[in-house]
Amino acid sequence: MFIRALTVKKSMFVKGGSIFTHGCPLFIRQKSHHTHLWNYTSSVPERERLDKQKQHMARGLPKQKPIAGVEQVIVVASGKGGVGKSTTAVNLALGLMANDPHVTVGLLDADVYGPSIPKLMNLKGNPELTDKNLMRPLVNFGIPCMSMGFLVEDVAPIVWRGLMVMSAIEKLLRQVDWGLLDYLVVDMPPGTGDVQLSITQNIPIAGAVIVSTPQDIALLDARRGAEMFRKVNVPVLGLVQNMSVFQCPNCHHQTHIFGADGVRELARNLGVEMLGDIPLHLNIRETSDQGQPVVVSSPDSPEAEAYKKVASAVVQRLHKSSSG
Ligand SMILES: Nc1ncnc2c1ncn2[C@@H]1O[C@H](COP(=O)(O)OP(=O)(O)OP(=O)(O)O)[C@@H](O)[C@H]1O
Repeated sequence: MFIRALTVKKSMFVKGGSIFTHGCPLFIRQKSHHTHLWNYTSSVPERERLDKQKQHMARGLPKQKPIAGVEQVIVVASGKGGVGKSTTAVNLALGLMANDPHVTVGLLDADVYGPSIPKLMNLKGNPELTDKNLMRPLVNFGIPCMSMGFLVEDVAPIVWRGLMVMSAIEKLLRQVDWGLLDYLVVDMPPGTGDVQLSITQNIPIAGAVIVSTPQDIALLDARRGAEMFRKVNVPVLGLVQNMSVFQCPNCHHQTHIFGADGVRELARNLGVEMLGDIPLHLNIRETSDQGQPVVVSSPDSPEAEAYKKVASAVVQRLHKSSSG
C-alpha cells in the first residue's frame, strides 16, 4: 500500500494502492483514449515534433506521448515555492483567452502536494467520469481545470510515497477528457525533483515559463529550473519577474522590496527572454484569495494588463520556436 496518510472524499475509497471514486478506478485502470482526439492534427509542424522526439530518445529518455486533444502544453514553473507561480499560471491562462477569445485554454494543477488552482479558480467538487472513465475537468471563467485538490479533502495532508505521486501525475496527465485545447497551462510543483522530471519526460512540452522574484535566493533556484528544462530538451520560453515593485496606494512611492532587476539580469545571463514584470499589488493578492483572478475581476487594471502582456509574449515565443 503506497498511501500513508491521505483523507479522501466520502465518495471515494482506497483499495490496494488505487483511489476509486463513484465506484470507478481513477488511478489504476488505464483506459484507451478517444480515438478522434488522438487523430487531432497539431499545427506544430510534425517534422519538428518528430525531431525533438528523436533527440529526446537519443538521450535515453522515455518516449513522450501527447495529451489527447491538447495542441500545446505550456508549463509554469519556479525553482522556489511561494514566488507567485500559481497566480501567474492562472492569470496567464486567462490572459491567453482575454487576448484571443477564439483560443481554448485548459489549466492543469500538477502541484499534487499543494494544489492551489481550486481556490484560485473558485472551483470545488468531484470531477464526473465520462462513459470512457475519463475525468471531466471542472470549468470556471471558460477554463477547464483539473487538480488533485478536486480529489482530496481541502485540509487533508498529502503524504505520499514517490510511486503514488507518479501514479497520480500520470493519471492527471492521461485520464482527463480535455476536449480540444489550443493551450494547456500546467502549474508545476516548485523545484526540480522527480515530479517535474517525470512530467517533462512523459509529454511533449511546447515551452516553459519560469517565475521568480528578483531576490537572490529565488534567482538561484530559478536558474536551476531553467537548466533542468534545457537538459531535458524543453524550450525555456522566458522568465517572468514577479513582485518586483510595490507602489504605495497613498503616496505612490515605489519600493523594490525583493530587488529591482534580478530576473531581467538572469534572463540576460541565460540568454532567454524576459516575458514580463508583474508588480507586487494588493489587488492581485486579494482577487486571488477571493477566487476572482485579477485578469477577470479587474481586466483593465495595470496588473491585469501586465499578465496579458506576458500571455502575448508567450504566444510570440511559441510561434518563434515552432517556426524555427
Ligand atoms: N504580484 C503579486 N502581488 C501580490 N501578491 C501576489 C503576487 N503574486 C503572488 N502573490 C501572492 O503570493 C502568494 C503566493 O503566490 P502563489 O501561491 O501563486 O505562489 P506559488 O509560487 O505558486 O507558491 P507554491 O509554490 O507554494 O504553490 C499568494 O498569496 C498570492 O496571492
